[in-house]
Amino acid sequence: MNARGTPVVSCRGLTMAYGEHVVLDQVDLDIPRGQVVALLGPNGAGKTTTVEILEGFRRRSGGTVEVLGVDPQSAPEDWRSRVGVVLQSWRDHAYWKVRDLLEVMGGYYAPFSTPEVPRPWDTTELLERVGLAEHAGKRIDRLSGGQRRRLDVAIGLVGRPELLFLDEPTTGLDPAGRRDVHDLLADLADLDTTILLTTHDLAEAEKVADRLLILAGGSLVADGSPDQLRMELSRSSEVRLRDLTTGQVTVHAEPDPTAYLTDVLARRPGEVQVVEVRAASLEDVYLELVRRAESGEDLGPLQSIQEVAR
Ligand SMILES: Nc1ncnc2c1ncn2[C@@H]1O[C@H](COP(=O)(O)OP(=O)(O)OP(=O)(O)O)[C@@H](O)[C@H]1O
Repeated sequence: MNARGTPVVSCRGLTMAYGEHVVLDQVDLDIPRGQVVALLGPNGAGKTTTVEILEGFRRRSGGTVEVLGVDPQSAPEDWRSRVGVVLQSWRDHAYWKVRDLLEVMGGYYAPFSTPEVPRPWDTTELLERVGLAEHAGKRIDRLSGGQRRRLDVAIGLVGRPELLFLDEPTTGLDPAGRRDVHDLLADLADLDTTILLTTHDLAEAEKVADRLLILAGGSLVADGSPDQLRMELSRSSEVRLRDLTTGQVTVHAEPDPTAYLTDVLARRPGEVQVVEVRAASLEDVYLELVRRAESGEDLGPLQSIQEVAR
């Protein structure tokens, strides 16, 4: 068992190359116990690769990795019982009933039960916990998208893992289903289970995670709470101006919007209208970081002036 304070995940110089293609380049990462971490990044950034290495499903090219104090590449069987993985929906089991599937899956964990961590989770209790008690007798193919995703999470939790990997938990769900899953993740906050989720959805990451990691160009280009990222990385405000002659709106990222507007309005009196001035959003920060990482630019503070015609 990991002592409190010891990282649940620890990577040093984690490197992964597929042939000549370096996907992860010397990544260092520590995740403490109990944290909910969202791993973000554009398509092909290496999120799945990272998670599969941590899960022990993929061999890395270099660096050291410890998950729950063990190298996942050579982890013993009982280590696997301490790690939960939520992949795609259990569509293959469409005709199974919810409770039956959880009981069968839970059975695999029984040999790894300890006095401190009784395994598996009692099915009735787990159904309550994930909000599926009313649907225990339903066939899986009769569940809504959100309920099905709740079941996926229940399957990931049935062995009472210390660390849970969640792969794109809300992909394909409608807004109600997404809210359902977000509520479930918030409800699980007191479990002391460390969660690493991958997502493409920044708003989702912001809502459910304590910490965001942005992977781009082989490196972690940002790491912090949503508020920290907004404050530390985005020292600029977004200024929208309309050209009164052409009607075109331009967007400018400005470290000092007051000075910028004073200057523009003095230089172009009566020619431009200020449409909006606002703090750059997390999405602006994310897009700018990814753009810079992918074009090999310096990843200093986001203070550059960017003009985007709209
Ligand atoms: N088995 C493999 N052999 C060769 N290249 C691979 C293999 N698996 C992944 N890649 C490549 O490694 C890069 C990272 O892929 P990965 O699936 O980890 O990215 P991702 O961030 O999860 O992407 P997405 O958001 O699209 O799911 C991609 O360029 C992908 O084509």
